[in-house]
Amino acid sequence: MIQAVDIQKKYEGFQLNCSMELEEGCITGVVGQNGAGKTTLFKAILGLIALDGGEVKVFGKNPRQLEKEEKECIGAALSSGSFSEYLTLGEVSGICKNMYTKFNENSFKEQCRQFGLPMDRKIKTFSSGMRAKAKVIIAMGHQAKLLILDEPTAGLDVVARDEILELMRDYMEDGERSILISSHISSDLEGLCDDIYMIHKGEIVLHEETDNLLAKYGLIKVDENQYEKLDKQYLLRRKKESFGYSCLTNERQFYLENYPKIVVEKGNIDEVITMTIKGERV
Ligand SMILES: Nc1ncnc2c1ncn2[C@@H]1O[C@H](COP(=O)(O)OP(=O)(O)OP(=O)(O)O)[C@@H](O)[C@H]1O
Repeated sequence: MIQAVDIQKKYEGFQLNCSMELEEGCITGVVGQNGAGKTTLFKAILGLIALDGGEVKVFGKNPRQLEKEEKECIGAALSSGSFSEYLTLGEVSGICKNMYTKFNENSFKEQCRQFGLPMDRKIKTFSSGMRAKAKVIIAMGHQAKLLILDEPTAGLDVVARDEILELMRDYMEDGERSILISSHISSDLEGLCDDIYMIHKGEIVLHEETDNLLAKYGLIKVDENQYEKLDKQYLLRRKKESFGYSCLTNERQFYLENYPKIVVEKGNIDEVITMTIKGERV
């Protein structure tokens, strides 16, 4: 559904330089710190910024050359720029009905009701949680095949985050839709995405299927002597610690079987991110 090959975008003090792919029926997550380049990547995919290099294809075409019907197959919610907050959801619904042939007014109203979003109050009077939910429901309203959501859970409490994640799972039920979602909260992505891209300073530093990440990655903790004797072929990063080294591996089982005396922990995504960003290559 999306192919981005060697795309480049330069701003003062920042350069995006990455490739990614999103397949039909999958939820793909992009995780990265503030300023890592998530929004720039999403804008590039949507054809909202001019690239300095590389190529993006959405549904096999340059996003800037998509026909109106093809554009209707995309639902997007970026961190900035949506409907005016001086509108009510009732008014937004009216606009969407005219804009999109597949906009389903009844299901939009029903979702707003379910999530306690009033149709007749200006969006600017909503709490940040209500606004975030409204943004996602609006993006989903025209039954798009491809949903692109930039940090939809940012700044929300655990309950509101969970509700939004549930909305996305429901959206995927027909099996033909795809979601590209970014977050800096890795646990949100861990429970939702089929695969995860980790972006750091504009570059993809890790891309892995989530199941693989959780099943095969691990953190090894060793003193200096143990480190010297360790087979390093499956070590991705190491970090100096007071006790010796922490090492990131993508073959946890290999070290569990061959080094029964060393500590091999099941790393979560946050630890994998920290090691990938802060650790040195082995
Ligand atoms: N229009 C622009 N002009 C100049 N610099 C920009 C522009 N847009 C983004 N940048 C810079 O590009 C870098 C990446 O920004 P981007 O918004 O893509 O990061 P992000 O990962 O989405 O961050 P956050 O999680 O904080 O939203 C930042 O250093 C930002 O200042």
